Amino acid sequence: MQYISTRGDAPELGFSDAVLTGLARDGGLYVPKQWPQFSAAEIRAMRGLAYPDLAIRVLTPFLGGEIAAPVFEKLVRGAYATFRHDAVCPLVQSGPNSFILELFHGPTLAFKDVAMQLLARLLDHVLAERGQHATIAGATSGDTGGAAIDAFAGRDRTDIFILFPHGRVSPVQQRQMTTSTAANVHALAIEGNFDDCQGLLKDMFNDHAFRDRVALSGVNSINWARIMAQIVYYFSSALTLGSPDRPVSFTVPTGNFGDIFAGYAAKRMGLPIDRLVIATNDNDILARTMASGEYRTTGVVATTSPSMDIQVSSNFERLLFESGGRDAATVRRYMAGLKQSGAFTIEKAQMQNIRGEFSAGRSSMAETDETIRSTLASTGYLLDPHTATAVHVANTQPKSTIPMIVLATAHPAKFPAAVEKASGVAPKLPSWLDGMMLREEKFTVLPSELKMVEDHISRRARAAR
Ligand SMILES: Cc1ncc(COP(=O)(O)O)c(C=O)c1O
Ligand SMILES: N[C@@H](CCOP(=O)(O)O)C(=O)O
Repeated sequence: MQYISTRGDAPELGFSDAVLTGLARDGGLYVPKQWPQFSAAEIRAMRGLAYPDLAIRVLTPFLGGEIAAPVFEKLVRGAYATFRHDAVCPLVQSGPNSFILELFHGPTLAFKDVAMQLLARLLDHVLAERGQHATIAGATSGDTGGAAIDAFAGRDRTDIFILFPHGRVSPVQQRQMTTSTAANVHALAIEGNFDDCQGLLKDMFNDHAFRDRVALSGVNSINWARIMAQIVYYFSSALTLGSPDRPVSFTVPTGNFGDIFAGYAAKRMGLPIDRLVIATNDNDILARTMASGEYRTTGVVATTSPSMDIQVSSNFERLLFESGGRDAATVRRYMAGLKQSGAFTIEKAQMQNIRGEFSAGRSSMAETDETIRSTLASTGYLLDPHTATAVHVANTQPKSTIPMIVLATAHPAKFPAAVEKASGVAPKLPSWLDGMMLREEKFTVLPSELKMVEDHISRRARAAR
């Protein structure tokens, strides 16, 4: 299995190099050269597998034989042993034909743990085999940072630098990033919003001298392994509901488009998925794009679902590549438009392809609050604000006999103030996180300036030459 860039101008890479590289050197994102295929019979044979066994079955074709089967098995089992639920990602029925896929039973209570726990082990393995060290950089609107720090803390082949928007993450999210005592962890509070952090990250990758000097690697969903690991729970939940003999639909709270792109990948691999519904908060660029065909950035507004406060949705590029017949020149044209004027218009036929698979909807903060309140009142289930945006959007989709699975991407206790305001109930952190809110914080505040951030990293990264 080889990996190619969405911009068509970077070397094709094998699995290990694609994982180490993160962003392609032409600024594009890596995707598999072909989508692995599972027949209906092969999918049927996956029924009843425990989550780690399913992960091994679904993910092995992506490795291209580069990681020996017993090694990969050990990495996968280690990753999912960190989860506090036997099913890893349990499916809960929430209505006659609706379900909630709980993705928050990992160490930091967010869906990011599902991929990050595996990615950290994969990177460690590849670096150890090569006798190399790497500098990991990541941008976060709140959850990726904590999950990455948990997964990489104390690993001696990597230093990790996480850029988060100063003052714009929840207090729990912030503590998950700033209270690590591991010497290889560096939390950087950037004076800006998430798009500024992600912009800095992409600029660091596009500064080839810096990138090579510090052996830069990325753990955001620009890294193919992040998307890859997330494909598994689309399979696990669909299998529980009778796949491949019954199609299912998914509604996904969306920001950077990584999670829902994993659903699209599952569909390309043969999983019968009917609709993939994009749920946005007030930062509704994707819902507007679906309606108008024009991708136009506006300012980011702060909401009660801060992890989705994103305007430049980086994995949308992967969908543009796929839905346009893998035409890298068109992707390059769109991305140039985005850089120059903050906007581009998607070709009509391509937009039709996208609308053939995806729907979209938006949930305002008031609608999200009301969904948290009414869901608690009617079912006793407490939603986090991100999941609530998706429940609201799922409820506004046309009625269908096809089961709808909503992805629950975070535990409500990560956002206690917003949840209490909406529902009157203050969710408690699980006992293993007791004390975190009282621990001393360690972070550095930096302006949103590339040179200052690069200098800061260069001085501290052990891989710097
Ligand atoms: C809790 C939560 N929900 C939803 C999202 C959006 O996911 P994605 O960026 O993969 O679209 C994020 C951040 O990524 C998140 O942290
Ligand atoms: N919502 C994310 C933003 C970064 O997304 P990623 O999936 O590309 O890492 C976050 O919580 O940080």
